[in-house]
Amino acid sequence: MTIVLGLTGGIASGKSTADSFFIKKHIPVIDSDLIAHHILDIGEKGYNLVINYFGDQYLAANKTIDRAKLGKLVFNSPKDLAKLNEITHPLIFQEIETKISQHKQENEPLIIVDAPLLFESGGLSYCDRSLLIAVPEKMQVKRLLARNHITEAEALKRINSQMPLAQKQKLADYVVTNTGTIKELEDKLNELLLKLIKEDQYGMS
Ligand SMILES: CC(C)(COP(=O)(O)OP(=O)(O)OC[C@H]1O[C@@H](n2cnc3c(N)ncnc32)[C@H](O)[C@@H]1O)[C@@H](O)C(=O)NCCC(=O)NCCS
Ligand SMILES: Nc1ncnc2c1ncn2[C@@H]1O[C@H](COP(=O)(O)OP(=O)(O)OP(=O)(O)O)[C@@H](O)[C@H]1O
Repeated sequence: MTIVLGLTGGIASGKSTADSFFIKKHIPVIDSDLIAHHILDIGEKGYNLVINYFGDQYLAANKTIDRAKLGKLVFNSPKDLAKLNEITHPLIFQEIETKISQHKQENEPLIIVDAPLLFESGGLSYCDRSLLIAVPEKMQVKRLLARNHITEAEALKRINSQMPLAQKQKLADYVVTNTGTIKELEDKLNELLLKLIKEDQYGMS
């Protein structure tokens, strides 16, 4: 049996850091952000749909979609964000489901699907369980500002475009807080793996 574990959390909560831990354990990780980027590449399904709707001004000089510029628009305009979601989410979903099927065929006991909008966009339909990486908003802003070249106001707009943490905590099967060191996060994820093994007599090397 394969367990599909949806991994979610607000922007800059530590999902990619958790992904790295699972990859080190040889557990396959499906990264929705990477898929979201791929479907907007030149020649891919989302490319024309996005440019036809948002316009050529969102193309960089090399004709790729300027995601930073598009991000500035959509995180300031709920209507445009809803439109971008309407265009991209069905394509992202399709790709996630294809990758899950491939891993299931390979009899992988556990698959991680890193999906920032797992709860917001109906991702629970393809997951057996969900794991939330939780950090308080202040820490989220601090880590986001240290990583991205955006202002605090922009960081808050991005955070506020997502489901509030309290609501996510109610929906998640497992919650891991990421307020300590990366090593502490990894220890907690290791404990969770042991719990999954116990619950499902799930065998991993
Ligand atoms: C808005 C876009 C162009 C910005 O691209 P950019 O490379 O600057 O950011 P990136 O894709 O790496 O996203 C960074 C983080 O922003 C947050 N985020 C991205 N899209 C959304 C969204 N539609 N709603 C809320 N938060 C979002 C997530 O926490 C994500 O991890 C891009 O994120 C996008 O195409 N979003 C729509 C598709 C989507 O929903 N992706 C999220 C994962 S399925
Ligand atoms: N426990 C930690 N201590 C210190 N820094 C951390 C910790 N966990 C994550 N970070 C840092 O915080 C930033 C955000 O982490 P990460 O990229 O893993 O988040 P994310 O949830 O994947 O973000 P996004 O939603 O944008 O994809 C990164 O720069 C990362 O190195």
